[in-house]
Amino acid sequence: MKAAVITFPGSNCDRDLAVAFEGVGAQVTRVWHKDTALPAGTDIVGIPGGFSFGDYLRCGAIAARSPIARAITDFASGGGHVLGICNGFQVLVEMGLLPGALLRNANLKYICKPVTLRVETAGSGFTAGYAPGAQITVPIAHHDGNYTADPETLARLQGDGRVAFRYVDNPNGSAADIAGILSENRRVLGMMPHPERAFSAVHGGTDGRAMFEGLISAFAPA
Ligand SMILES: NC(=O)CC[C@H](N)C(=O)O
Repeated sequence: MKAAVITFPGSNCDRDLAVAFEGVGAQVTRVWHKDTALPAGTDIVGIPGGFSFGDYLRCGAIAARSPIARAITDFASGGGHVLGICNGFQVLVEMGLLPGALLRNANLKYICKPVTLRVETAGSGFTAGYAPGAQITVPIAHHDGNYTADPETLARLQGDGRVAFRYVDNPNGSAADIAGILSENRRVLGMMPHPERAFSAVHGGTDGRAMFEGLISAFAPA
């Protein structure tokens, strides 16, 4: 599996994401936001967490208009896999690759702690490594993680099984306890929690690792 990990000014989880991909055997290329093309043969694009462009004007809004964004949109339109974590989820929403918006946390505070998630579907490359219904512990670290969408969109996401993860104890006010959602073709995932920060025992937990292992299996030659 060839992964391209994007870096914006203010990204701070790009290295962690690259290390997680490499930890399951992926070949990783780091891509700067001013690049206009993805490396040839890219299987998956990783958009990392952080504070791209200082979170001005809205989290992810400026990154979504950076030169690499068009290449990522084309890649996704062609059926490519894209994983957006935390600020990466915010970027994907701002790019229009996922529906809805991420508002300020309901308590208006930055929240940084491990949370329990329920895996809502195993029906994607990202979640194939989990049993549906499994509860996993993954850290969150955000001030704008309060997912919202209009009622029709929420109904569609839930009806089509596109909610990938839900919070067991909703920390931020997200509609329907949503922690992560899939695109219609299930190849774009945005999630606020950080699976790359629950990858090895030194992180205090390894529940995020199955996401990267599931992806590797999805790209394994049949
Ligand atoms: N860890 C992150 O990616 C932070 C995301 C975003 N800047 C927020 O605080 O909401």
